[in-house]
Amino acid sequence: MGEEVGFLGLGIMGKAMSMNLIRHGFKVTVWNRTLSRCDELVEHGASFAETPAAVVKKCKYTIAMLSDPSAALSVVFDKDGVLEQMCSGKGYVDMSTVDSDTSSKISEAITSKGGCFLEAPVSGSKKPAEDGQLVILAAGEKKLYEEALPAFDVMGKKSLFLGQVGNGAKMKLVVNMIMGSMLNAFSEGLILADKSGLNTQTLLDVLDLGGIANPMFKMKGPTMIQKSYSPAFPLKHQQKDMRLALALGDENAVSMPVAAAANEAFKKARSMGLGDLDFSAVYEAVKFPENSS
Ligand SMILES: NC(=O)C1=CN([C@@H]2O[C@H](COP(=O)(O)OP(=O)(O)OC[C@H]3O[C@@H](n4cnc5c(N)ncnc54)[C@H](OP(=O)(O)O)[C@@H]3O)[C@@H](O)[C@H]2O)C=CC1
Ligand SMILES: O=CCCC(=O)O
Repeated sequence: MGEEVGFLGLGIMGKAMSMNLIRHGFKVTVWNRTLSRCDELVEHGASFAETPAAVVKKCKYTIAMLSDPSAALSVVFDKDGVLEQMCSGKGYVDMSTVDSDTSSKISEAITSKGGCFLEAPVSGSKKPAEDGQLVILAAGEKKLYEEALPAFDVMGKKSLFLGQVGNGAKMKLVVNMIMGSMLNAFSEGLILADKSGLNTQTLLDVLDLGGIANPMFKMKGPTMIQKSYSPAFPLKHQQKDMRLALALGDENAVSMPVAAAANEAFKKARSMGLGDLDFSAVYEAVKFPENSS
């Protein structure tokens, strides 16, 4: 635990994950595009660096948790980016949810400089990130996986090593494709119950007693009924994941009409200005589809 760990990206997830590392005694150096977001972490004991390159220079390995493929690429390839200081003996662990092509591009660039690369997207949202209860879907350099395991053990309840680069990204997209489709079916069910004169809270109780009970319905149901969408998982990111999962379906000639319909609802929600709210706000797009532009 003596080595310095770098952390790039202090959004909803990155902040909670890096805070956990600090709490468990890791020495952490942070960077975020909007630099002021580093302040709270520094107050809790993190060091601060001005650029991704400066973080990598200081740290044995650096973790990133960024919004999407373009952010993940920019932090690595742009001026003052990760690549400028990557060299033999250093590692880069990208925990962002991206597609396997993006991950492979980053992997090739890191390894061409002599560094080690691991993708490690996560299942679990804001609360599991705060509680160190994420599920980590790692793939890439096994040696770096083993080196990062003490950090994964702090951030997550379970880490899986899935083999070659791309497998973690694909697994994450399949999981989120299923989750997005489920949330749409759940939204339709809530609306159908309400419009047909049933009590929606009673529907939640019935669902929770049966074979399709799950933590997502249990957690999101009550807040959806209250139209409360404080973001744990921003809707724009869920739509990004549906889009990337559908592209994976295209590549593999897998027909996914349910996921495609769910993606349309998330797109509609974005066009209604709901992208920064929690992904459960898709309920509003399912309820009022005519409100889209
Ligand atoms: N929230 C969740 O429940 C979960 C999210 N994920 C995935 O984790 C990743 C992060 O999610 P989350 O923390 O919720 O997202 P947020 O939107 O809260 O944070 C996004 C982070 O990416 C940074 N960023 C965005 N664009 C750029 C850019 N061009 N260059 C540099 N930095 C950039 C932001 O910096 P800035 O502060 O400057 O905007 C911020 O640090 C996403 O890939 C998401 O899909 C995975 C599991 C759960
Ligand atoms: O990518 C976000 C996943 C959210 C969750 O697993 O609850």
